Amino acid sequence: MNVLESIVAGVREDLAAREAVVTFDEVKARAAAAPPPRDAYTALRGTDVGVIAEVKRRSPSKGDLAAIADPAALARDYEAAGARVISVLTEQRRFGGSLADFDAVRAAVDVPLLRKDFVVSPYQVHEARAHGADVVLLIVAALEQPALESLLDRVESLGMTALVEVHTAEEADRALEAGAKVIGINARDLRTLQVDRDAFGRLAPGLPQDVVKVAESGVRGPSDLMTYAGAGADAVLVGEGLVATDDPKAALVQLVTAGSHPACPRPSR
Ligand SMILES: O=C(O)c1ccccc1NCC(=O)[C@H](O)[C@H](O)COP(=O)(O)O
Repeated sequence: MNVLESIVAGVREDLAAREAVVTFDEVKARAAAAPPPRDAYTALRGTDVGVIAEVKRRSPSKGDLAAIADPAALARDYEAAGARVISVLTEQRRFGGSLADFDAVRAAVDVPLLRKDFVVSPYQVHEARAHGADVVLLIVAALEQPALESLLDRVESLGMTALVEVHTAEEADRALEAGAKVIGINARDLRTLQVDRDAFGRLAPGLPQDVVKVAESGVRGPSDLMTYAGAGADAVLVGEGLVATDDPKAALVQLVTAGSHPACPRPSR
């Protein structure tokens, strides 16, 4: 079993436990009663390069990253520093995240929120909406094509945005085939955990202009953002490069400033 398969196996077990407590019908009713989602597509498709700032406690590749005592306070700092979207990891076993973290962040900020998890079931999509998510991550490598397509339809039918994550050209083709409007190219291969920052530059030019392109993983400072911008990124998604610093807010201000600097290449439309 590779890393991704082992994470997904744990996610499925945890999901079965939640489904035994809150039925699918109940979670759908809660999603229907939630305030409407925010428009993350427009938020990400700015005239400069935006930042998705991640609340990330731990990771399979690095272990403990940060003791985040107050995720709401971190999210408020991210919002004040100019995050376009905030990503909250909700996977518990390998990332130390939770829906409680998500709720705390949702109550603290107004920017669109990404539920960052390993979504394999419609239940998780409605659950995300019920907790106020605006964006849901769909990882192509974790999903067969029919499941990817039906989950993407479900995310959009609830008015949310799907961030469809790829790492290879074949996965990018599958994302486009499914109708993805926002594609994240992850530098990290989730099967091996190897980080290849050149993946974005290889795959992004093959994506249509109207697809929002997000460069995920491996951003450690403004020069990485500028490199991704030069390769056509609309936005970068950053976890470790914020949470593992002494001052995540200051680190994010530096990235946001770089993304709007006149010397930073602009997304081409
Ligand atoms: O971060 C990991 O080690 C990881 C391992 C297996 C599956 C997913 C993983 N990370 C999820 C992400 O995509 C990152 O949290 C996100 O892109 C931010 O990456 P970084 O800025 O390098 O922390």
